[in-house]
Amino acid sequence: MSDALVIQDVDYTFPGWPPVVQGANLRVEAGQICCLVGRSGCGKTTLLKLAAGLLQPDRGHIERGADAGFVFQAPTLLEWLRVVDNVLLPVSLKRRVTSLDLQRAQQLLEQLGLGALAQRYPRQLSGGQQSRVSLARALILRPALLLLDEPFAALDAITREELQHDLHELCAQQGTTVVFVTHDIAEAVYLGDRVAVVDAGRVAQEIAVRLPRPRLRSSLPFAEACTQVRTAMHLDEEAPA
Ligand SMILES: Nc1ncnc2c1ncn2[C@@H]1O[C@H](COP(=O)(O)OP(=O)(O)OP(=O)(O)O)[C@@H](O)[C@H]1O
Repeated sequence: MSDALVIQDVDYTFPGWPPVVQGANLRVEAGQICCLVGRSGCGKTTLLKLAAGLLQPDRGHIERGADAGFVFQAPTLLEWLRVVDNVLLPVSLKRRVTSLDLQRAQQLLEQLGLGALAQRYPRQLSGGQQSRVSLARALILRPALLLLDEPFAALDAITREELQHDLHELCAQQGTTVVFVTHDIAEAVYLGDRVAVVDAGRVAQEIAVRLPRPRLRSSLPFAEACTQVRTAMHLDEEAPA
């Protein structure tokens, strides 16, 4: 398998501040889902921005294909565009929208359970529906690599689980490689082929999740995989006396 993303010996410092990313290494195979977990402030978002090319490393190098899609925590839809036109925005920024593009947008919306809402405006949608539109927009150009920064963090637990399922289905269908930043260990274990634990600006440990799909959150192997990640994050260690 070839790698869709390679981060090699990367350092990054925001000018005037202590280093944020130090000696980071990560390889993500094409078609795999890699989840980044770690304590608040450990550098997950900065690593994702480096992977996206939104920040340039001070040292080391990053390889990825030209076509990456992004989904950030807030859905960032344009209020004055209908749902379908929000989905088509990445296309219309590049070229004239064709009837094939329209068909594809409608198909993505249907796969995400929003087929009937294509003509609504973002303010007429729930938070979960807005997140789905945001996901459809990120996938409309069929990017080889999708980078997501806690895209479901603001959603209730049930909607979040539904979206995790939908994201996996869509990406598996298209063979999309995914890097997904989350605070939620169960989300990382549900989605990830691998979970990378980030600590002090580098990938401290990588855990392969070899559970069959669809994954059962209530199963013992699922709980064991979560425990493995918690242990790698040193979450269950006793506080010093
Ligand atoms: N623009 C900036 N200028 C200076 N320091 C920054 C800037 N952005 C982030 N940092 C610092 O870099 C460190 C890593 O931030 P980052 O957002 O990558 O962490 P994170 O792991 O994604 O955190 P969280 O889980 O809380 O979102 C933090 O200490 C943060 O204060």
